[in-house]
Amino acid sequence: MSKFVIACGGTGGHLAPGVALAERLRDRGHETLLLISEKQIDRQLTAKYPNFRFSRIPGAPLIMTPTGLLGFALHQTRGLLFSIRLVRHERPDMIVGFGGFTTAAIIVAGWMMRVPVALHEANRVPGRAVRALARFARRVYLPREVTLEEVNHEKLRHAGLPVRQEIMRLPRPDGAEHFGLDPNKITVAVLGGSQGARALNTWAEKSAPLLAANGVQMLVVTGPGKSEGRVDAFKGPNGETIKSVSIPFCDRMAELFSASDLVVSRSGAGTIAELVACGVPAVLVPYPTAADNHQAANAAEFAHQGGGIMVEESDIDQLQGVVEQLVADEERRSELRANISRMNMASTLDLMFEDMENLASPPRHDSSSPTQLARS
Ligand SMILES: CC(=O)N[C@H]1[C@@H](OP(=O)(O)OP(=O)(O)OC[C@H]2O[C@@H](n3ccc(=O)[nH]c3=O)[C@H](O)[C@@H]2O)O[C@H](CO)[C@@H](O)[C@@H]1O
Repeated sequence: MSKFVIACGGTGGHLAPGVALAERLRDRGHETLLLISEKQIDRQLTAKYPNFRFSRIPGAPLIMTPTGLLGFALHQTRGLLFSIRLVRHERPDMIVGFGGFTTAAIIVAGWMMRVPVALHEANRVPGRAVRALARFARRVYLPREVTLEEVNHEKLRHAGLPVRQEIMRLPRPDGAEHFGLDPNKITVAVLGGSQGARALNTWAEKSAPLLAANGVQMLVVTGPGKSEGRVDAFKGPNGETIKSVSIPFCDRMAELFSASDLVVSRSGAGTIAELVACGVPAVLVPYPTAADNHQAANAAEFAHQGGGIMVEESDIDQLQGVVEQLVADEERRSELRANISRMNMASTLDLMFEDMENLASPPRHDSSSPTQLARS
């Protein structure tokens, strides 16, 4: 058994794969400690996992203003002192970082104290944290076909993003009924990543009565603090009532994906991995100011593999037409689902877990083994 520290806080897109990794490592008999941030999203997402150990590491995102830089430097220094104490006390066999601002201090502390360190990047354009920290890592896991100048091929492995065990396709009625929706009606879910997306919320508000007129119901996750949650009722094509349900945060994502015929979403790597795990086609609207436009690269790859369609936020007036076409065309949605089923990266994940185990506790060679004898 090995002990892993997993740095994964700050956004749902970092935290969810951290929890997913902890689940797999626990099933393989290892111990884990997850480092998260003070942010509200971390509190909300971790509430479901009382059986894991979490610790809050000091840290703040990098903001390019004089006070932002000062705050970042102070928090990172506190984070480094915290991390050195933590490594001394916990004595982990390995540290894994998912990027973001909770990763830097613990990765540097691990490197200073000779603990093997690995980084995982989920986006098709690697983030600043992973690029800057790659030199300290023994291993860097990147998405398929993505490379980095800073990572030589010995360090590099390609791997998908681990998805939490609960994220799987459930019977459609279980999903729909959880949200008070009709399982027999076509359902479009709208997601803005872990923080919500105002542009998509505004679109959903305008779109709900129009889709209802086509017999389509909506489920909108607005993002923490962006709404109180409500249920609206609209008239369907035959005068029937069609609901639009909106909630600020969803802690039952498997139910949401299982209830949905189509998802309209930001293109965070976590959401895309979950769409693939549950086999749901999507129209992706990348967050236009994401670092190095990485959400556009994520969405373009998903669309290229045939899982759905990308619509730039600057073309949001075309979104209604794209969604209406897809909800009306079951054959097209079925093609997209078939393409998605070919995207599953589960096998690369098993290799990644094994690789991490070997890094944490390198296999000892029995000196009398045939391999050893052959070399001597
Ligand atoms: C604005 C920004 O830069 N966002 C980044 C952030 O994404 P962000 O945190 O927005 O989102 P992702 O789409 O990657 O993942 C969201 C995660 O939160 C969960 N969830 C979300 C909403 C909710 O109500 N309940 C819930 O549980 C989802 O199931 C998923 O596991 O990290 C991702 C992974 O590095 C990046 O690809 C994104 O570009």
